[in-house]
Amino acid sequence: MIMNQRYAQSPKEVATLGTAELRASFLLEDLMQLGQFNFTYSHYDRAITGSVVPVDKPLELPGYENLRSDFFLQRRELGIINVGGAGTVNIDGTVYEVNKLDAVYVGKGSVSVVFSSNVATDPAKFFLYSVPAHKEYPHQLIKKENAIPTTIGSKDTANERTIYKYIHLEGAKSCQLVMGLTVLSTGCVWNTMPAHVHDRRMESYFYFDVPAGQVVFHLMGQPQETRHVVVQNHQAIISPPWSIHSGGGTSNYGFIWAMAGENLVYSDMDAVAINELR
Ligand SMILES: O=C(O)C(=O)C[C@H](O)C(=O)CO
Ligand SMILES: [Zn+2]
Repeated sequence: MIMNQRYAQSPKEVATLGTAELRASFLLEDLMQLGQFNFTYSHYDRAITGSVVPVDKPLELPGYENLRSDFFLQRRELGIINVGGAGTVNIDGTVYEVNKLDAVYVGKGSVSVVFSSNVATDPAKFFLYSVPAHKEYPHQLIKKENAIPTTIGSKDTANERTIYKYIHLEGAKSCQLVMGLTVLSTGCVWNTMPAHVHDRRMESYFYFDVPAGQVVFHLMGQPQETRHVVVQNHQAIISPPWSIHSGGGTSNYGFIWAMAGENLVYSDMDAVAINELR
């Protein structure tokens, strides 16, 4: 089996892309399909962004020819967040109950990872993000209730939002994976505004709980050369290290952020003043 692949592009090249080319390069539209895995391998930090939705039978993480490994996690670690109904993740025989917005860290070397839904009519929807790893860290279930929330922004500027950090320097341990999620308050639509870049890390943004008929205008590009991609519910954006990643929605919503690169420090960001954006 071969997984989708996206090459890395330079800021200069991205500045010339039209809507369709931009979407083909950075938007993942095939996530959360019932009864299957979907993965895309990005050449930015070799991060794999994907999903699995088990319905009436458990689904085991398969191997892929692109990885040239004996099994998926032979040289990789994996972060999981469930955005659907209750489910389980079985890692080499240890079973974790994973409710909506709970996360699991799966360490390098795990041979069998099996995903199940508790109720087929309300299936678990697992967002998956995997990056190369050099060392085995213990598997860990991180309940949403135990991720200390931080509320930032303000209702006056329509950007009040609560950030839940799961896998990072002060949370669940990993080699290079940093992951969590952000929920916008009712009436607030702007994520990550003011925006930032972090040349040391790529990032994937996966949008969830976008109400039917609503969209998010995801902003990307260098701060002085911005572009937008219109994103629907359960779609993701691959964000290059040099790119801002921010968005304005037509309603409030949530998004998972997942990063890989130089360090595990969540706050390692270079902020961009709003009036410097172009
Ligand atoms: O709402 C925000 O601001 C975020 O959630 C920012 C992301 O966590 C991020 O981009 C981390 O680098
Ligand atoms: Zn970021």
